[in-house]
Formats: sequence, structure tokens, C-alpha cells
Amino acid sequence: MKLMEKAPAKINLALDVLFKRPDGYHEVEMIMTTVDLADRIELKEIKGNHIQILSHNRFVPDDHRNLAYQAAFILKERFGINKGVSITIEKNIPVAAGLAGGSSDAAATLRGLNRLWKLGLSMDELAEIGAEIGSDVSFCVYGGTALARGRGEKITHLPAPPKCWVILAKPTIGVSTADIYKRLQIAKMEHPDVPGMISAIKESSYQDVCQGLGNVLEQVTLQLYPEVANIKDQMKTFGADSVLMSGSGPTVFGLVEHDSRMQRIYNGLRGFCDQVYAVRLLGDRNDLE
Ligand SMILES: C[C@@](CO)(OP(=O)(O)O)[C@H](O)COP(=O)(O)OP(=O)(O)OC[C@H]1O[C@@H](n2ccc(N)nc2=O)[C@H](O)[C@@H]1O
Ligand SMILES: Nc1ncnc2c1ncn2[C@@H]1O[C@H](COP(=O)(O)OP(=O)(O)O)[C@@H](O)[C@H]1O
Repeated sequence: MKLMEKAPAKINLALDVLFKRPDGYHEVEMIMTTVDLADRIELKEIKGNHIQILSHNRFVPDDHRNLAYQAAFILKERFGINKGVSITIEKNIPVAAGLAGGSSDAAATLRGLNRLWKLGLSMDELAEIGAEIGSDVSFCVYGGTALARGRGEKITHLPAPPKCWVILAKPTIGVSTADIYKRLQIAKMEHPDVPGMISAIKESSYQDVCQGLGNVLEQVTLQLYPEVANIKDQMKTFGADSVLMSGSGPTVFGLVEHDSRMQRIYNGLRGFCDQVYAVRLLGDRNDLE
């Protein structure tokens, strides 16, 4: 028996940090939404009682460090499953990019194994288990668009933002999320208007979504890596309606409505950057199917 799950990437339309918590994590308010760039997860029953990870991408760990492995391990332990499973990850989302690829693989594994092993868990229960794996996993269990609070695991669903193109460009540097959070100087930050972004989405105003983009982690990553600032500038010059870094970076995304302008930005950026994608904003929970 085998089955497939789609694991889409996310971008943060807004990312605010309120304060550092006693447990070392940061209290956040983020508006997350999915885009049409997805890994594919194949789950297959195998003989034995172990978890096997297969992937052609050399940056993806094939052992307990893989977040999909951790998802399978938790479900096996918690529900006493004495079966083996092979998890094949077709990696399309760039790794360590601020696009939650690993978190989305873990979330897809939770959803898929819930079906394969007939566990009968609700999405809310899967999201709660996901929070034990990483801060972004709960959101990725549901997909769609949401306000994420707490350390990212408290999810309030939102409607899909207005449809547009999203150009993603990832410079060839790796960014450590923990390092970026550590360097954040909370007293000096300019906060994005998160309630304003929620209204823009509810009113389906593309202009207001563009105007409201903001991420407090951006200033930290831009200072450390000038190449990220350079890509932001290029994207604006080529004509994106609005540009922001996703998560802790280094991927930069640009929003654009018109097909011809999307093509111009995409072609222009290909000269500067190896990993460039032009994808649609998804933002709807049904898009996981
Ligand atoms: C910044 C964001 C925005 O969506 O995404 P990415 O850039 O990773 O995609 C997330 O907050 C990242 O989520 P995720 O990558 O799941 O983080 P985790 O594995 O839980 O935590 C990695 C490290 O980041 C720091 N961390 C994470 C979340 C949070 N609210 N406060 C923190 O301080 C902690 O130092 C933690 O050890
Ligand atoms: N399934 C996975 N896919 C990608 N990276 C993974 C996975 N599991 C664990 N990792 C590790 O997690 C780190 C962060 O990866 P990723 O989730 O792609 O980035 P981000 O948290 O920036 O969105 C990588 O450096 C990688 O070693």
C-alpha cells in the first residue's frame, strides 16, 4: 500500500516578533500563506519496523534529523505502530530557504501516515503533534492562509489572499533561523501592521496586501548578507509590485499581477540568481488535495 501527499512551500506576508520568551523562543505574529511550489511525499509500507528516508537532494538528511522522519517516529511511538514505512521526498522547494520545506514535508508525512495507518486523527490533533517537531509544522498541516501566534503553532485560519504571481529568488547562502532570531534587537524594530494585513486579505485588496508586507527578521538578514538586499533591489527594478524576504531568509519574494511583468522579472533575475521560481499564490486549504 502506498500514497502521495503534496507539501507546499509557505511565505510570510507579515512577520512580527513581540518579545523573547523565558523558554528562549520568540512570541510571534505571522501571516502565512502557501504557494504553488511543492515537494511530493510518497509513503509506502515496507517489511520490518523501521523508517526509511529516500531523497535525491544531497542537502536533505536521510536519518532522524529529517523532519519527515521525526513526524513518522512520533506517530509510531505514540500509537504503538509496529510497521515499517519508506518516505520518498521529491524535493522541489529549496532547502534552508525560509520557505518551510522541511516543516511542510513533516506535515505531509503526518497527514499521509494518518491515512496509511488509519489513525483517525483530526487536523487539529495532527497540528498539535506537528508543534512538537517545529514552530512552522502546525501551519503546514492545514496549509491555506493563517495568522500564526505563540511561537508559530497557534493558528487562526484566514481566507485566501487575492490571486497573483509570486516570484521567489534564493541566493546561494544558508541562513540559520536560530542565529537570525538571536541577533534580533527587539527594542529597535519597526513593526509591520498585522491587523492591517488581515483586513487587506479579508477585503481581498491586492494593493493593501502589497503595501502591508513586512518582516522584522528582514533587517537582520539583510545586514548580514548584502546579496539578499541586492536581490530585493533587482526585483523592484524589474517591476515587482512589492518585495519582501520570507521567514528568516534568504529567499526573497516579489508579488506581481500581470503575466508579462512576471515574465520580465523572472527572466531578469535568472541572470543574477540560480534558484528563481514564478509560482501562483495558493492560500486556500483545499489546495493541499
Ligand atoms: C522564521 C520562521 C517564520 O515562518 O520560518 P523559517 O525562516 O524557518 O522558514 C519560523 O518562525 C521558524 O520556524 P521553524 O523553522 O519551524 O523553527 P524551529 O525549528 O521551531 O526553531 C528553530 C530556532 O529558531 C528560533 N525560534 C523559532 C521560532 C520562534 N517563534 N522563536 C524562535 O526564537 C529558536 O532559536 C529555535 O531553536
Ligand atoms: N525534509 C527536509 N527537507 C529539507 N530540509 C530538512 C528536512 N528535514 C530536515 N531538514 C533540515 O532542516 C534545515 C532547514 O530546512 P528547511 O525546512 O528547508 O528550511 P527553512 O526552515 O528555512 O524553511 C535544513 O538545513 C536541513 O538540514
